[in-house]
Amino acid sequence: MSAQPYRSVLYIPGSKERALDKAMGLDCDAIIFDLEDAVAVDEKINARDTLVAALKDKDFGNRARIVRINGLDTDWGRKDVLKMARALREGARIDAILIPKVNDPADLDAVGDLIPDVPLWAMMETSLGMLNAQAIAAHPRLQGMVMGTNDLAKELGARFRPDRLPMLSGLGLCLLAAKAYGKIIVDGVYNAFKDEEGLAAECAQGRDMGFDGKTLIHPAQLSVANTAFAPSEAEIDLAERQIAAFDEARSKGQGVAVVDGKIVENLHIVTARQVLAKAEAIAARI
Ligand SMILES: CC(C)(COP(=O)(O)OP(=O)(O)OC[C@H]1O[C@@H](n2cnc3c(N)ncnc32)[C@H](O)[C@@H]1OP(=O)(O)O)[C@@H](O)C(=O)NCCC(=O)NCCSC(=O)C[C@H](O)C(=O)O
Ligand SMILES: [Mg+2]
Repeated sequence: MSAQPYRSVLYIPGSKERALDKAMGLDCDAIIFDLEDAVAVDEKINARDTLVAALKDKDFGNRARIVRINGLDTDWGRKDVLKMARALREGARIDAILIPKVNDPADLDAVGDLIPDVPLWAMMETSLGMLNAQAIAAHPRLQGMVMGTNDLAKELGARFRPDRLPMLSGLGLCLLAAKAYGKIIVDGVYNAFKDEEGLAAECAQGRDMGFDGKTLIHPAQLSVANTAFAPSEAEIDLAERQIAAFDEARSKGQGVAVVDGKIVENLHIVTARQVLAKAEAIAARI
């Protein structure tokens, strides 16, 4: 579990000056500055310049700054990476490069060779990527995974359902891989950005599954995700009581405590401490 919060990860088209301005005041944990699907073909080249100027000149505070490039198999991908590498050398802050449609670790190597040092994130959105999730998660440069549920649905020929049944095997494979290697993993977008109830249900499902947060496409979605992926007051209270009860049990030479009629063992204390660390990290962000 990452202590640094990634509850709300907002896509912003790199071409949209107004949205880039607006982002400076939005309550999101991370921003994906997009050069890929949110940018029209005839805006691709200008978007790079607009984005680099924004990354150099605008104050995005402590929000994580992730740049999604076009794939290296497109006309723009290689120049996107080289432009970001140059921006970094010139002092722009870029926290990670997000690579679309990662199929295997070689896709990470190809980008990593062009831009040293900066962490890489992978869009998990192809069936081959799902099948290679373990090898992708194990890559030493990989810091995080982002589910691309639109592309995955397209490739599977799946229908969008409220329970996301057609997605669950892919989501689960990536979750297992990310957790096995201690990487951040963020759920896919909810397209109906005016449907708060539907978004809340999908966030609750993602949180229950173990995702660190949700990718979002519109500012109206931020508060739902921030609430869903933060520890609730009840979870914080329970974590504090579990730690206190376990400490007391240990002082009496016992290895197990009981809180609210349920056993508390060392492994529950690990989770309790993670809950408190996340709550503290969120409080420190504000
Ligand atoms: C979906 C949108 C096109 C809607 O835009 P718009 O019609 O402008 O919405 P509003 O008028 O309601 O906007 C109100 C104000 O909020 C600003 N705004 C809107 N969206 C964003 C944003 N994402 N970040 C920052 N600010 C935003 C507007 O500028 C308005 O500001 P103001 O005028 O000052 O009041 C639009 O929301 C949008 O373009 N969203 C992003 C779409 C996107 O990024 N798509 C690609 C990512 S999804 C994906 O590819 C996932 C994955 O790959 C997969 O396969 O699943
Ligand atoms: Mg996609």
